[in-house]
Order: sequence, then structure tokens, then C-alpha cells
Amino acid sequence: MSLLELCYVSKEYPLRASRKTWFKTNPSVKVVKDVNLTINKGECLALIGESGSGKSTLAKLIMKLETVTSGQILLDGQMINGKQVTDLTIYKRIQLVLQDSSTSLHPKMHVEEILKEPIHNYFPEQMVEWEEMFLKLLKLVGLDHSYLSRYSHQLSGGQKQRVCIAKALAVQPDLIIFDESIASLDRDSQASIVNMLKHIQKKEQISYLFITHDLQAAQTLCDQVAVMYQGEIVETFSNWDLRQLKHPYTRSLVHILNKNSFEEKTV
Ligand SMILES: Nc1ncnc2c1ncn2[C@@H]1O[C@H](COP(=O)(O)OP(=O)(O)OP(=O)(O)O)[C@@H](O)[C@H]1O
Repeated sequence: MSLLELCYVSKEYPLRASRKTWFKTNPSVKVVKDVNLTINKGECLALIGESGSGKSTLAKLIMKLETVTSGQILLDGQMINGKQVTDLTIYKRIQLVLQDSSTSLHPKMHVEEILKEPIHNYFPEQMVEWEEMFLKLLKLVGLDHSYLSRYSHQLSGGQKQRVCIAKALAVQPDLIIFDESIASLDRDSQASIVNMLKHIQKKEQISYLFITHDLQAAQTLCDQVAVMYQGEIVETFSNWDLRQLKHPYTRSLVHILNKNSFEEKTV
């Protein structure tokens, strides 16, 4: 059953920031082109593609951080890219975890306050049980209660990402978008967070849109992969068999992944 559907979604940016007049329109560039994409309930979809192919723009369009030029974004069949839907309604159902957690964590708030904020905003009636909720959230992301009193500068990169994930989970969303959320971490932290996300997804039945350059992580975590190339979704697949992939760009990516894992095994 589909949770999020993108129907012919496009985004154009003006090439220059000049003013439009009656005799002249600004030239624009289309960075997302008629994208059709579905994320089912409880599914994890990876979005891969070369730098500049439009992946983050797509995430921003879903989160209403950018306006759609044309097309529709539907959540449970309801259009969410119109003016009538408030940002709060969207953020209650969809959360975004970015690569650079330092921008998402207030430097003067300790972890307890960071986690309290979404619970206070979205579930004020549950504030009485907040202590229990914090501990559950921290446990889900592999941290213990001793982290509640720490400030973000007292956390490692991996721990900061875990707190950001806990903050997103506090809202009890249906979908979490991870935009290169583990890219800045070392290999061990990446593997550990990918395993943790897999565990959380199975336990909480949340859907993920996992934007990444890391094909190995996508293979471990995701049920389906969508490939973006120059603003278009050129292929969607669930079988990593090179012979079944059609687009040359996907084939070259998977070929490199297979070669690297063969070399790792033979070292
Ligand atoms: N506000 C903007 N104004 C004009 N062009 C923009 C704007 N934001 C993004 N772009 C352009 O849109 C294209 C897609 O950018 P986007 O950040 O979505 O790519 P991406 O696939 O996420 O890349 P990466 O993997 O490097 O993060 C790029 O060519 C970028 O320069």
C-alpha cells in the first residue's frame, strides 16, 4: 500500500536572479524532471545518483522546503504540495535527517531538551511520560541515559547522528528521509548506524527514503533502489543482478560495487 507518491514532479530554478518583466521571462533550468516515484508503507527506498542529479532537491520538495514547479506529491492519497497543507502537518508525518547534524542540534541544548522539543510540540499530552519516552528513544538509537545531559559538542559525529535520528523518531513519523545522513562518518560508524536503522525500521514499521552515494549501505538497508540521472528517475530495481539492470549509469555503479566487494573478499 502506497504511503508517498510523486506524480510527474518537476522543479525549475531561474538561471539568473533577475526580475521578470512583461517583455522578458527569466530563463530557467529544470533540475527535477517529471519524477514518478512511490514509497510503500514500511518500505525502504534508496535514492542514488551522481552529484547534482537532483536527489536533495527532491527531498526538499517533499518536505515543502522548496516549491514544486509542476506535478503532485501525495501522502496517503492526499496532495501535500498545495498551500492548504501546513508544514506542521507534514513534519508530523515526515522527518528529514541531514548529513550535517551540527545544524540540527542546538548548541545550547542538551540531549534531553533536544528530545523534549518534538514531544512537547507534537504530543503535549504525553509529556507526563517523557522520561520513559526519552529512554526508549535513546535505547532505539543505541545510547543510554547518561547522554541526556550532554551538549552536542560533547558528542562524536556518530553519536550526534544517533541523537538526530532519535529526534526524528520522537515525532513518530510514517516516513524518514535520510539525505546523506551517514556520509560524514567513518566506515564502522556507518555500518553500525545502517544496522540500527534496519532494526528500527522492522520494529517500528517506518518507511525510509534513503538518499545515498553508498551502494553497499543501500544494498544492506533498502528493499528498492531508484536511480536518478540528470533530474530523471531512469531505473528502479530490487534485484542487484547486473544482467537485469538496464541503464548504463546503474550498470556502471553496480559493476564498481561488485568489483570492490570481490577485491575485499580476495585481500
Ligand atoms: N536554489 C537553487 N538554485 C539554483 N539551482 C539549484 C538550487 N539548488 C540546487 N540547484 C541545482 O540543482 C541541481 C540538483 O542539485 P541537488 O542538490 O538536488 O543534487 P544532488 O543529487 O542532491 O547532489 P549531491 O549528491 O551532490 O548532494 C544542481 O545542478 C544544483 O546546482
